[in-house]
Amino acid sequence: MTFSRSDAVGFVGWRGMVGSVLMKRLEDEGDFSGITPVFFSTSNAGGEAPTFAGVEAGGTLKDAHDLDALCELPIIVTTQGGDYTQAVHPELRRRGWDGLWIDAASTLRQNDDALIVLDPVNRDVIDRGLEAGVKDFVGGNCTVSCLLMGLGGLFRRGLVEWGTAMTYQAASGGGARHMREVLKGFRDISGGVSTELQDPASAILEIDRKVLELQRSGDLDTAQFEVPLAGSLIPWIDSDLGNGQSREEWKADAETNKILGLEGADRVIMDGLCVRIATMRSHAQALTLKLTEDLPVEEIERIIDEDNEWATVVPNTKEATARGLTPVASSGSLQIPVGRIRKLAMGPEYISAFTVGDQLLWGAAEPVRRMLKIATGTL
Ligand SMILES: NC(=O)C1=CN([C@@H]2O[C@H](COP(=O)(O)OP(=O)(O)OC[C@H]3O[C@@H](n4cnc5c(N)ncnc54)[C@H](OP(=O)(O)O)[C@@H]3O)[C@@H](O)[C@H]2O)C=CC1
Ligand SMILES: N[C@@H](CC(=O)OP(=O)(O)O)C(=O)O
Repeated sequence: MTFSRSDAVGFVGWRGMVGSVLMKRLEDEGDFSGITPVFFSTSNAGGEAPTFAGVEAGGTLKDAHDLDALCELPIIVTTQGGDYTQAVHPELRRRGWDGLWIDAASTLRQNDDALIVLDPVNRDVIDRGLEAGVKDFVGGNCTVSCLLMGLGGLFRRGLVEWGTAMTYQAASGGGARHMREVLKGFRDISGGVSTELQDPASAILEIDRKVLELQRSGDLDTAQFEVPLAGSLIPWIDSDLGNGQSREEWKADAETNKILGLEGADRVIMDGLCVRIATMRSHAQALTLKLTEDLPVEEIERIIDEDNEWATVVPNTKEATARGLTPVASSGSLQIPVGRIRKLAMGPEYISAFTVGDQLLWGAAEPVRRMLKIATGTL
């Protein structure tokens, strides 16, 4: 099956968080022009289809579980989530559907016949896959994709022997309701000490005691995160693999190597700890890398900066770091700042780095958007 710009493209999950960011990017880049979008819903089939700039689709939403309707499409783009992929994708393939499935969920990532897409880093792997008839293309884990967009130059040149990624992941990584819960938590906490806050002379330890009491009281809404995240953190993301590692931590090694197409002795060893923090958007990570060579810091910075148009080196100074290397600086931007690059005391091959990127853009929507363009021959 070959694909063209005029093909009908089914969109599932377009109103979710990743889906909304994807729709905005498609609008901003004029990507709706030339394709025929067909919008699906798991909750509102028959409802009015959305209108985006450049979309002429109109009509009504189709049922996202209607296999007959899905089978008619040459390309399906889904940002609906893993449960949906698990339920629908195998059924479509069982029916012999041989269209392109472009997905943001992790479900299919490690399948032998699926590729993880991050084209500024692995366009060669994607092109070879398309040529070989691969039909399932999946965006990578958000922290892994942001890491490789930032420091891909070092990895692609085989300069990394191993690395640890200690992450600081935003509430939005869990979805829209998680963001709301954190904001409500901050509101309730500050509301509980509003009188004391208005009085600059009030005792700070009394404020601290009251805040902690509320956080431990069970009165804060913790429906999404299970424990209060506002004013705290949770050093565990995704499921428990039973060996002390979280699934989010496992993805660092599994997905980095799959994206880069590294096997056997060529594999880079990656591990770390993944931590949820009470930021709204953008995932950050503190890295320790053991390089295969003792390279000058200036050379390391040059390799990172020149690898792609989005990786940007932030000078390792207090002021530049505080201004340019934060979730506040990176959110809403495709730029991936990389800073705190310096040699560590362990030896000349050991470096630190810190990177932060909008996980809804390069970590989710953007690789999927670009894969659609690659598939339709416009990138
Ligand atoms: N959030 C992130 O940072 C990242 C997410 N991903 C992956 O992307 C997939 C989708 O994640 P995400 O977008 O965060 O999920 P969301 O929960 O935001 O959206 C998923 C679906 O939930 C339904 N939904 C129910 N209530 C609402 C509501 N109030 N507003 C919007 N949608 C609602 C919608 O389906 P319907 O319209 O059919 O009812 C929507 O398509 C997941 O597989 C996730 O793992 C990957 C990388 C990063
Ligand atoms: N697990 C990420 C978001 C995500 O959806 O990742 P993945 O696509 O690998 O399941 C987070 O919570 O921040």
